[in-house]
Amino acid sequence: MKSPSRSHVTLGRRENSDLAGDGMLELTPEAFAPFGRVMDFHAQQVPGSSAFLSAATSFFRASLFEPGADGTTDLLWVSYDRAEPPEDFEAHLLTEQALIPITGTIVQHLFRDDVDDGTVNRFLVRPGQGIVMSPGSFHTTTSVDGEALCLMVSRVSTTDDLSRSLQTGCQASETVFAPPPG
Ligand SMILES: NC(=O)N[C@@H](O)C(=O)O
Repeated sequence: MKSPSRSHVTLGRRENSDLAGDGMLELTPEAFAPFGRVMDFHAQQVPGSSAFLSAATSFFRASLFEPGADGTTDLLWVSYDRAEPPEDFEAHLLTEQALIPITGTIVQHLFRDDVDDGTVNRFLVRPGQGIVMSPGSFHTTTSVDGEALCLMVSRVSTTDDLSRSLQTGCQASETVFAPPPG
């Protein structure tokens, strides 16, 4: 299969909204499956042994989370205020990483070397939704309309390693960086 150009993105089911543009994929468990799992407040609101639903208050599982062997789960506030993705995407080697927009919609750009020749997929993720990316999923994030504040779930050692790398320029050991193929 011809390796896709950098701007090549798969065309999937279009969002029924004015936010979706060319190449945006609707965030569904099926479409996102090569990269991880989807959390969706409305779609996941179903009765079950780990749920309680009432008019006044409800709780139900959004996802489990795996920080990797001997990993400690890390909760981070993250903000994105950029309309264009950077040259390099990043992939975390040891841990899943969850991203939940709180204010503002984000676009999550992803590729995997072992999926569709590294074709970049772009998903709109709105407040009330979230994603859990599997280790090795190259990703970067842009915001749709100014700053978007998000909650991120990661691994303490990966956060510390990435922070050190970004601050000092030293090579990260738990994160790799690469541009989309082609
Ligand atoms: N903290 C951290 O890992 N951030 C990046 O992965 C990112 O995608 O923003």
